[in-house]
Amino acid sequence: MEVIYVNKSNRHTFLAANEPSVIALGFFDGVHLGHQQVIKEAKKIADEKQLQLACMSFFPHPKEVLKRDKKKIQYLMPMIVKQRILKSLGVKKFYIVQFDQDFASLTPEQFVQNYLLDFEVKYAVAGFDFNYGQFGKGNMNRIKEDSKGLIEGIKVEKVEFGGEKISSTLIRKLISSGKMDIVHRYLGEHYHIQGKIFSTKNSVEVVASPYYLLPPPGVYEVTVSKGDEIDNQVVLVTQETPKIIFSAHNNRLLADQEDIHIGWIKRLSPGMFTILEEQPSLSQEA
Ligand SMILES: Cc1cc2nc3c(=O)[nH]c(=O)nc-3n(C[C@H](O)[C@H](O)[C@H](O)COP(=O)(O)O)c2cc1C
Ligand SMILES: Nc1ncnc2c1ncn2[C@@H]1O[C@H](COP(=O)(O)OP(=O)(O)OP(=O)(O)O)[C@@H](O)[C@H]1O
Repeated sequence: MEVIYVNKSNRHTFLAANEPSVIALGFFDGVHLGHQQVIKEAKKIADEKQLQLACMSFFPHPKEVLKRDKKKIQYLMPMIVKQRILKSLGVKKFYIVQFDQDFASLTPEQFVQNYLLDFEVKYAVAGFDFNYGQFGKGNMNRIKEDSKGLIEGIKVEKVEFGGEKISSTLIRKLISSGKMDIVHRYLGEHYHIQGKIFSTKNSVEVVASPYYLLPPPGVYEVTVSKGDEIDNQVVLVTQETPKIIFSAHNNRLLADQEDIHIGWIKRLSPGMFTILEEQPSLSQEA
């Protein structure tokens, strides 16, 4: 998969290399089940029409640029992980467009001309609530008109769970309140983060890669994995930093400086030590 960072100054340099494509549009933080439906639909059309499958996302998140309070979004994953997942879903070209005030001020017609038609897009696929152009005025019902009939817009219906729209915002809220045991119903799998192990004689800690939202302090059941190796563990997330501390030290997956994945299964306790003290592995260490 080719990854292309686009902004208003370099936009023209990519135009000659573009080929007719089907494009999936949106931010796609977490690539949850709603997002996967959008990409699947785009892939189906790309396969049928024998066109390239592309995806266009934006950075930073439009809400970080447009919201008056400019609150930082706590992302569910770094861009590099999003790229890996999109590639696994069959995306061949991934455009990441710089989202700034100038870009946000493009009219819907300008966005469609400069970023879709000029990029040889033939079919645009997005969810029922995707908006584009100044004030978010453009939507999937008018993309054909905005492209003078040259782009077919495909609107994906709402993917829900329990009567609620699956969204990155909802998943962030679930993680922030420690509801790790239900996140997979929205995400399609348990929430995962990547990090590096820092191991000393007395403690094993993980420092998460930047751009991951971490669950709140408490004790959690997790999986730890590296390549095909996977193990169940109990960790403590502390308030400060926040740090992730393992209860078991004697595991080869937890060797110093190893890069590992943590899958968050369930919060066992919001308290700090109540459950950890009952873990045999920890009492042996003590
Ligand atoms: C060219 C362009 C301009 C936009 N301008 C605005 C805007 O002025 N106001 C707004 O609320 N959203 C604007 N949006 C953001 C969209 O509402 C939406 O948040 C964004 O495209 C990400 O879509 P998603 O959250 O559905 O993935 C704009 C989007 C695009 C592509
Ligand atoms: N539940 C859903 N059902 C169908 N389409 C969806 C769903 N969630 C998102 N989409 C579509 O996926 C693309 C990416 O969406 P976006 O990144 O805005 O997701 P989101 O989960 O709504 O994000 P946020 O909660 O941060 O606003 C857009 O085209 C959007 O319309």
